[in-house]
Amino acid sequence: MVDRANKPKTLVSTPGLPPQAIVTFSDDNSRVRAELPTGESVEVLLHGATVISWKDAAGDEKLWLSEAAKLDGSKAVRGGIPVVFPVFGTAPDHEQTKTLPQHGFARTSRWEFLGKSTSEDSSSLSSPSVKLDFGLSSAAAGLDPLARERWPFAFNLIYSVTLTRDSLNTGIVVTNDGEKPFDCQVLLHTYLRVKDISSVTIEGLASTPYTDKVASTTNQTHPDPLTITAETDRVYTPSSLSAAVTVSESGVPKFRVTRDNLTDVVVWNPWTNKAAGMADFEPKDGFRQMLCVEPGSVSSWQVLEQGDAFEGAQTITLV
Ligand SMILES: O=P(O)(O)OC[C@H]1O[C@H](O)[C@H](O)[C@@H](O)[C@@H]1O
Repeated sequence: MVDRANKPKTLVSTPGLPPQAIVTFSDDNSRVRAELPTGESVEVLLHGATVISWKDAAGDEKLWLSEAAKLDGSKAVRGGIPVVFPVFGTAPDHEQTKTLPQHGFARTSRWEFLGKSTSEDSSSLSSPSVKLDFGLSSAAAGLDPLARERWPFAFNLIYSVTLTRDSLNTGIVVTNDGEKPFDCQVLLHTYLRVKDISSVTIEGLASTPYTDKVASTTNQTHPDPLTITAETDRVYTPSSLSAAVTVSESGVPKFRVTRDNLTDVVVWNPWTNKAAGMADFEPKDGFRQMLCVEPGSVSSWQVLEQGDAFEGAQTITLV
């Protein structure tokens, strides 16, 4: 636990030991940044535990963040990796979550920074890593008041963000800490940054059934890699977790997304009209530089009884 009142600005730096990741808080305590000795970095806003930046050693940003994204806690962040919990979209027919706002309350709550771990032995110097842990529970001061009012369950969330030289892993553990069982959905709403959406192909989803939220159709498939040429909003339900999703640009693989226990993959691009309609989406043609590939557990509900836990994660590897 970090004592914010007396916190040192730099949390990790031990003289005499091999160089390790440096973890710092912003001056206003709104965000945590970790940088590997090799230069890669990640930045996480406590609001939503939203990853808002992931850069390689050359300083190239891998995530898309809207220039008009609200980072002051007044709304969910448009870009980066918002955490969706306990409902994906809205669920008017689902008794427990029907009054919750779109995508739930995890992305609009202030999480607590629980601490970091780094690879410290010299054998790991060639593959340094840093893990940042964040927590949110039903008892937390930072919980969105809407949650307490509309979702009266005792829960605990731990969200871990792990940076290595060539990957970012984000994983969540949901625990039911109360007597009442609850249903939940989880999704990691990742906005990948691309140079030009017209040169992007997405492999790994061919022949995979999907629900098309734009066309309002279910159980569709396509035979070839996916390209994005219009508004796209699909929930794919791959039969196997081992199917990686690879995002290529001009035929060159750029990101490989693998999933741990997250059975579904949402692909979203708002395109011209939807982007124009979102006040926090800037620049308006920014949809050409982004693609959301969102691993989740959203096509059904995880039912957690007292003491049960659900764990899910994604790894995005630079290829
Ligand atoms: O605008 P938001 O609440 O952040 O949602 C952004 C998008 O999230 C997901 O990708 C959904 O599938 C979309 O239907 C939704 O439009």
